Amino acid sequence: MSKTSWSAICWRNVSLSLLDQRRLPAEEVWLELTSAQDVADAIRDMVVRGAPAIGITAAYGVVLGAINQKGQQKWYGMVVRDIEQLAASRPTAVNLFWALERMKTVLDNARDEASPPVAALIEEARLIHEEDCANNQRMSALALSTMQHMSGEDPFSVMTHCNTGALATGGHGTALGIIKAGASCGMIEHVHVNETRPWMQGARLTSWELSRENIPLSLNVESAAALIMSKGNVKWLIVGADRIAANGDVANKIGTYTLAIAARYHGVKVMVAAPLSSFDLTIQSGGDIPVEERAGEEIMYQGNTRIAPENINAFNPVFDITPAALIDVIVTEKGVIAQPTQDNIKNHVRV
Ligand SMILES: CSC[C@H]1O[C@H](OP(=O)(O)O)[C@H](O)[C@@H]1O
Repeated sequence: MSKTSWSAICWRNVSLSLLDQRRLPAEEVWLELTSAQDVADAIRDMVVRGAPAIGITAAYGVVLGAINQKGQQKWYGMVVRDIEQLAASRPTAVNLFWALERMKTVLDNARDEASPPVAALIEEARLIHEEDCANNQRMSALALSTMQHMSGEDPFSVMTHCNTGALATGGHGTALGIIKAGASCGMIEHVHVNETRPWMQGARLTSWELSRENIPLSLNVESAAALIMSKGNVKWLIVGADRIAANGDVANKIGTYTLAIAARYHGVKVMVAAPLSSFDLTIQSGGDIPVEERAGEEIMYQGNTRIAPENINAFNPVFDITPAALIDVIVTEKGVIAQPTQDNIKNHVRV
């Protein structure tokens, strides 16, 4: 894979290949998937993760479902069931449902045909993938001009959480795409990478993406984040989003809320980078966003080593909600929302 523009999602004629993100950074292993069920399992098991990447992958999952129904009389009902299985794979990232809705529209337009519209579905999935890459590039340009305006000419450090790079999107990245762009133009001189327990997206994935591009970074446990911010050279906390409510509240990786509180206390500005497909205006505020809880075992092991006693309870929410009041800017492919509110969100998102 080239170091700057690449994707962990590859459509190969009639099958889908995914870079298994559970094996990174130690191994680069590609899995080949040939059914919608394979794709639903891969999303649930976090072979692929990251809000936009989940949506793009699910779109290709619908294509696989249609291919497997070629020549079947009841193809429509079977592919609709595939869509339902894909939708049930993870609950928080609204990009998943947004992408599936686009694929369902293509399916419905051919509902009375003798066979599924495979070519049209491939075209729509590729469009979703390519649009995401283009959106990321536009987001980076808008974010850099915003940071230059708000933080001046001197190079500065930033902090990021989880992974929002090429691995989490169709390529380049949202928040990490901005950071890569900022580093390449000399605006950003150092990146503080939160390890992001329990799945370690920061330690395993963001560090891997940044080090491949020789971008200066230091890895830290989240517990050190406020101390780092207190030193004064971090100007921005730049993170992604899995779902943004109508009032600007943001669902993102667990720990984002804590970081935003520390950032506000230490005068660090908070930037959320997300495509328009991450907004969900049907949800009024963050409290109504479904927050995924995963198995307690995920926090009781480090690798294969158990780090907690048997037979204890665990609480493992993998997202939290950052109130709009703690967010300085939201950057999308369309522009920048300063001090997000119900009104400026509505004006920004409307077609
Ligand atoms: C570019 S959005 C990435 C978004 O997804 C991550 O969650 P997960 O790794 O569990 O899919 C995290 O919330 C990131 O901000």
